[in-house]
Amino acid sequence: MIEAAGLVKTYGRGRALDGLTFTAGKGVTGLLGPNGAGKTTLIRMLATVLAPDEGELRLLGRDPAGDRLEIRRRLGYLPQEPGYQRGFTVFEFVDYVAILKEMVERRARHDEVRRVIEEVGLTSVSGKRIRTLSGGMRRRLGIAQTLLGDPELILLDEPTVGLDPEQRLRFRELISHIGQDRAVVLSTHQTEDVAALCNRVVVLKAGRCEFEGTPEEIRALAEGRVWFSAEKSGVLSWRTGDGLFRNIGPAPEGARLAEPTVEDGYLLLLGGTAAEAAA
Ligand SMILES: Nc1ncnc2c1ncn2[C@@H]1O[C@H](COP(=O)(O)OP(=O)(O)OP(=O)(O)O)[C@@H](O)[C@H]1O
Repeated sequence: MIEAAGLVKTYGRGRALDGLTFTAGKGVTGLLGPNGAGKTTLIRMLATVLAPDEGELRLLGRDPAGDRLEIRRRLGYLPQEPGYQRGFTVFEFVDYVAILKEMVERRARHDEVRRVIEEVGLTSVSGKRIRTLSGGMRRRLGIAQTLLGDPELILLDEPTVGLDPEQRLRFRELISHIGQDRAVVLSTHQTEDVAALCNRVVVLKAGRCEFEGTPEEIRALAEGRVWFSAEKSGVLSWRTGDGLFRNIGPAPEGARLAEPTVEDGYLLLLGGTAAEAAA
């Protein structure tokens, strides 16, 4: 569904994307990376909002330079700042997006609007104004509009920011459901979301692909490299609630091996070399 090779995007003197190569297919692909790594730039490029300065990009088997409209018809996009019209009701907002998506026939459009509202579980608040919704409901509304027209590719830019644990759980259910027969790409800072949801993960660092694989593969990078000890060791180390230090890197004296997480593997990828050198 997505084939990217050597993507470059330059803003002024800085390179937001610096030769990024990766692929993504059906299922849920998580884009992880520190602030400024290029996640939003990449998602906007996949949404055909931005064009690459260099590199090859194919979306849904097509070239976005020539087939932008056709690709747009087949994708759903939730930007980082969706810019809701807060005075609109849930129905009005989704209907408005449906009109922008060229759904001209009113009755069929309204059926489709009701369908996507139902799919994200917002039917009971369909007539409520957006300003009265909780943050979690607003996120689901954001997802609803991406589902209009049953697209094959769905792009979500940091969809889980600011959700409480219960909302996050419901959100995971929803995204894993919509990822069953489509390609979903979501950017996030939450390694727990990646571990719980994604069948693939792409780690961006300074505009390049640092890692591409499964969450299990990223977790396995930290196998045998996470330790509990009485003393702090290295940079990737913190004191846990029970007073022991949890260290990522080489074993400190008298240390006990700990079970690694996706986050440990991710931290090693991003800062492991520097941390180990300092340890
Ligand atoms: N419109 C712009 N003009 C100038 N620089 C930009 C623009 N958009 C992004 N950048 C720069 O490009 C780099 C990548 O930004 P981008 O927003 O893609 O990163 P990100 O991984 O999404 O970050 P975050 O996690 O903070 O959202 C950053 O250095 C950013 O400052």
